[in-house]
Amino acid sequence: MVEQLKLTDRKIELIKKLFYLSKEDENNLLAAEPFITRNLDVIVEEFYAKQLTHSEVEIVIGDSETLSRLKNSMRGYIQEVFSGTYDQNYVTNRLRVGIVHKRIGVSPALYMSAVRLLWDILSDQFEKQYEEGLCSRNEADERQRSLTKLLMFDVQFVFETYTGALVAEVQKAKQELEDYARDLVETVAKQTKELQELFSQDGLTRLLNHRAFYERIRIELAGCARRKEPLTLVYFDLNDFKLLNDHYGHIVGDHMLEALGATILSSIRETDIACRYGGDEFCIIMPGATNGHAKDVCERLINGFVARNERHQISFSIGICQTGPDKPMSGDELVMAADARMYLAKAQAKLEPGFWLCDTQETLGKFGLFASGDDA
Ligand SMILES: Nc1nc2c(ncn2[C@@H]2O[C@H](COP(=O)(O)OP(=O)(O)OP(=O)(O)O)[C@@H](O)[C@H]2O)c(=O)[nH]1
Repeated sequence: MVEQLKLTDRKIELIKKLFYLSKEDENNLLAAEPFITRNLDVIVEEFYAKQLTHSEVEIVIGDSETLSRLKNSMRGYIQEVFSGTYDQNYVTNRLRVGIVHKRIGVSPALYMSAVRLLWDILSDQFEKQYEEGLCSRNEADERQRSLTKLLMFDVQFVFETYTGALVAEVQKAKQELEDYARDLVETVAKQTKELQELFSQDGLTRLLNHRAFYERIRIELAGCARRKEPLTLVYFDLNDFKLLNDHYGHIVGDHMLEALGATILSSIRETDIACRYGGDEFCIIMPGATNGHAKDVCERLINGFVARNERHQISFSIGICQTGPDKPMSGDELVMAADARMYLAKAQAKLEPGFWLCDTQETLGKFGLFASGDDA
């Protein structure tokens, strides 16, 4: 952070100007240096003896090891104050002090009280210099004024890094909060999507469930009406599925339904929507498709289904209904019409087992791959 705050010589000179810290001040402080250096230990001891009368300071300083480290730093600082050179190096050390104070938890009040105390002690030193005849009254006063400017100059650097460290902390916390909020939004969105899928999916076949079917058919009918396109609904029901369940058990029945779900998905286009309407009843919504397209899909579906289930010869009955701009129908009407045709096909399947289909023209057709045999 000190590196980030590093100031150019030009900037330092500008700040010196703000504090009226002139070459003359630098010389005034340098002139006091020999006397200050001679009394350095006394000054530092007096400073810490007074500082430690405050319990808050005692808490921050803590142990004797820290105290002796601080005394050393203070010696170094006082020597720098009377060095007469206040360049980049000097400024960098002040910036570092700001960071250390922030890190160890020295409040601005404690820091300022220490600066004030140091100013007091060093001012006394100028008095002593005068009393011992080492400088004139005017020189002692000048040194004090120069010291005031320099200490103010130092304080602003310390606070610069102190507040900089605070701002960095706030920014870090803000960033963490933003990251957390973003993660939370993503997690909620993901979980909401999963829940929606779960809510609209049939657990066994992973096709849309009955509830989602009605939502989708409404949307697709509206889309087709807007585009003036047909929409065809394929509705089918397994024939004598109960017999298969009773004969082979529900697990085999479940596998057959799962396999049928997979076969439907592999037989339709991406724009078609496959649903499990009920127990052994399924629907395919085919936006933009005609009766003829639907028959092609049914043929693919039957072929795929037979290939997968040759062992259990089971068939289904299909009803197809097409709607479109010239014959608009609601979702319910479409389902009822397709269902009615499916029943016509089923009635025929009872007479002659196999895959029967009844279409929009209400004509019956048989897909004669096999007739349901003894097995089912
Ligand atoms: N294994 C299994 N069977 C189911 C499931 N849902 C419904 N069924 C069964 O599907 C059968 C449907 O029976 P019915 O409505 O009489 O139909 P069907 O036996 O196919 O007779 P038809 O429709 O007249 O050809 C019942 O035995 C239900 O228990 C399921 O998730 N798994």
